[in-house]
Amino acid sequence: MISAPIPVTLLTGFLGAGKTTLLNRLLHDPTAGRVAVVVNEFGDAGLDHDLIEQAAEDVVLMPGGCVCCSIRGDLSKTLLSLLARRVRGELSFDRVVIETTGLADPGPIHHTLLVDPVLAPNYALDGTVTVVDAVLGAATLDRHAEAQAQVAMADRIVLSKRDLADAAGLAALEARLDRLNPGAPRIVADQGAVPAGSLWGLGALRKPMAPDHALAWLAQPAADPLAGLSGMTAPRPKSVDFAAPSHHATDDRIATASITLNAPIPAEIFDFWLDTLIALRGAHILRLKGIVHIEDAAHPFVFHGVQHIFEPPVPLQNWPEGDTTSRVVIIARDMPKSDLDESLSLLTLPKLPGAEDAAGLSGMTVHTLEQPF
Ligand SMILES: Nc1nc2c(ncn2[C@@H]2O[C@H](COP(=O)(O)OP(=O)(O)OP(=O)(O)O)[C@@H](O)[C@H]2O)c(=O)[nH]1
Repeated sequence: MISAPIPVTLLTGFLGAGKTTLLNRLLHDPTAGRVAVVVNEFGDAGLDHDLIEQAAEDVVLMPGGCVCCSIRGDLSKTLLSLLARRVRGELSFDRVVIETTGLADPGPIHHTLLVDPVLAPNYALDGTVTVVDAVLGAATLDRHAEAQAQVAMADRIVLSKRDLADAAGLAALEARLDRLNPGAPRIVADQGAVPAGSLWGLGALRKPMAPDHALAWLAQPAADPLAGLSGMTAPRPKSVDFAAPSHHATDDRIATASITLNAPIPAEIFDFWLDTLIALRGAHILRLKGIVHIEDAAHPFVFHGVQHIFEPPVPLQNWPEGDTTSRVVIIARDMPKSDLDESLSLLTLPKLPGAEDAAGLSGMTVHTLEQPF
């Protein structure tokens, strides 16, 4: 095992969105660090083969010292082999980008990185970057639920081909992206070129987070007019606030709901809510994230899940004194927003429901998850 886990970025986006164009730029960008890119096939990836050097059957070296590696067998084997070569000094790289094919669901990759006994201590998921075509993106979202899921799971959205888009179409697409994933910042890729550093350090959930980083990561849904103005530290007028993102286009299968609570949450209530949600609706959850104040805990925690897989909670040091506001966001597929709101309302319970209350909660008293708190 090596000292610091190697950050891993998942790069996703629909077929033809512009992933390879972005990768080619990254691999030739000296400010991007030494990147090992993992792709399904060199041929499919269409990476610029000028001047590349074949280092092994499944690995090529790019001019800046970057590594490009094609998946042979499953992804775990490829990542283990990269790690072994790095440890032996045969390859040198600072981070890994995994390009998923246009239709892939990033959930299983995330799961592999978190639970594999050798990979988990050596690699850490940095974030999911989703490339969206500024011209064809809306039509793709109309037709393909997978594209909606890719947007919903993104930590950062990269808009490609903006040079080809008209202003009205772009505005409509951006509004839709806001609805699908209110918290994900967007950047523009101009023929694959993005601002230096804009794709790295997106989650950084393995190390303690600074409060402003955590708040930016958990950006409030756009419908909250105070988002960004209050610094989110000012007391809120109500103790419970279902910040409701605007209505969804009827074709969207993704729903988002969030809640803001002023008072700390009892630990058993938080666990009950999470257990219940995962046990009953785990298959529908795409993203779950929040900053949570648990009763009697010294610090608030950031928690973060992709589908039913959770990162270990990260304590937030240096949190402003007296601010006990918790914020939780759920993004789900094929679940009405009303169900999400109902689930979140469990967080407002003062105590665990007894047998008589449980009937009204459709028997939601299952305990299947390892307790995060
Ligand atoms: N005009 C314009 N074209 C772009 C831009 N970015 C990418 N393209 C073009 O879009 C096409 C598809 O880009 P790729 O990078 O191959 O897309 P991809 O997502 O890797 O495609 P798949 O591997 O098939 O999923 C190519 O012809 C690119 O040159 C851009 O910012 N502007």
